Amino acid sequence: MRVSGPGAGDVPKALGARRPPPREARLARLADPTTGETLDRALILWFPGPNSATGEDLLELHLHGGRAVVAAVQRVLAGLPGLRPAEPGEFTRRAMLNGRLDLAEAEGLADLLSAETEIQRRNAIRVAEGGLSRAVEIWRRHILDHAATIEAVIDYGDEVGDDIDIAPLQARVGADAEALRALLASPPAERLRDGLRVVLAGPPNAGKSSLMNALAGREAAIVSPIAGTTRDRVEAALVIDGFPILLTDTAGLREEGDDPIEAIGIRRAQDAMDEADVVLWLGPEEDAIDRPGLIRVAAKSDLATAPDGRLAVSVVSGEGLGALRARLVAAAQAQFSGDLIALNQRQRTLVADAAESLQFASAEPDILLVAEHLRQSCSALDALTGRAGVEDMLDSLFGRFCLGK
Ligand SMILES: Nc1nc2c(c(=O)[nH]1)N(C=O)[C@@H](CNc1ccc(C(=O)N[C@@H](CCC(=O)O)C(=O)O)cc1)CN2
Ligand SMILES: Nc1nc2c(ncn2[C@@H]2O[C@H](COP(=O)(O)OP(=O)(O)OP(=O)(O)O)[C@@H](O)[C@H]2O)c(=O)[nH]1
Ligand SMILES: [Mg+2]
Repeated sequence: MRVSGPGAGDVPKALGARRPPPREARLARLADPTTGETLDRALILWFPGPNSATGEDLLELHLHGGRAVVAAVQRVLAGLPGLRPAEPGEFTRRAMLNGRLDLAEAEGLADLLSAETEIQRRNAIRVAEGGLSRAVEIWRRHILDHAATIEAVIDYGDEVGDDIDIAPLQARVGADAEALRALLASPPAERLRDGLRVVLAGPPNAGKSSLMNALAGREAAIVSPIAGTTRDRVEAALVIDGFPILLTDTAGLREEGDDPIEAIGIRRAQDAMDEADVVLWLGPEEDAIDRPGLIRVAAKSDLATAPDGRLAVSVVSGEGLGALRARLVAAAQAQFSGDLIALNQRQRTLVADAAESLQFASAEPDILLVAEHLRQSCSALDALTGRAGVEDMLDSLFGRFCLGK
């Protein structure tokens, strides 16, 4: 249990225990103040402010985790003047209000708390440690520089009553708009949970579901010699070499007959391909669509020799399965392991807004409007780190944290 705020230091005494020296764990008997009954033997930690996680006086009781133990201690604490249960995420919120971290870092922390994959964890800790905030701060400085130059031109222009050529400045602003957009090149943070989206596609009976099952290591999809066995999308999540991969098997593509359900399945297959990072194409060469991330697979290689340029795979002999896994890992690596920081939807929108305002500023003939666009660009970045205008999103962010965090 964590207690934060001015009353935190008095908590040990109320439980009949001594407050340990700062930042040193001590074992103590915790007693009910009214009955003297032992509630628990626990470790106590004391972090006097401002050098604590919240920036306030902070006390930790490391209890035995039983529900009744926690409830009993909580009951005693609730009876102390000035103490109340914390809201979800309140500790982090207070840390933010006390300037210990900014909004982007708090979002990183929220992501860290819910990280399920190695890729999510890596990105979240990077953001929580200020990786995104530092990048944003550099852009903010750039924009403020441009804005200062423009303001000077506006003032000076008034004095001399002349038009000053701002084209060189606008060229720099335009270049910055482009460069800022590069922040959006990374996959969205929401995508890090699913990992690489791999879709199996091709005509009926090509061996898609068999390959899906072989990669997933289980009978995820029905396999049969009847063409048109798979009619809907079937998903299987797997991890290869630490990379999360979401495999989607699809209905075989063929000229639509009169089966309306099959037609829906085929449309879903096409949607899945549109959203995919990698398409494993098991169809004929002439029908292969030209797109990035297409891997041409010659399935059932135990039955016929694979044509050149295709990855020969057989679920019967096992040929090519290792090579295919390696190709998928390489694709996942290319997508997720760079230095790029994955932004969440809120952050992406603000970066896009900031870049758009810069773009406007670079093309605007009216110098006063150039200054206004630069201001708007800057305030989009301020909203990203929580410098400005974010009250409304704090509740939703901290509501995602669990109690006591
Ligand atoms: N027991 C315990 N474990 C925990 C936390 C905690 O609050 N308590 N954390 C909670 O999220 C995380 C660690 N986060 C922390 C962040 C800052 C400080 C802190 O006291 N900072 C001081 C001193 C820094 C130092 O000694 O280097 C400071 O920044 O001034 C402590 C924990 C994960 N594990
Ligand atoms: N010999 C051999 N047979 C295979 C191989 N892969 C699949 N098959 C067989 O080919 C038939 C069709 O396999 P499926 O995996 O159901 O094919 P599909 O592409 O999912 O077919 P639809 O769902 O109808 O689109 C089944 O009888 C499989 O046993 C392979 O590598 N070697
Ligand atoms: Mg199938």
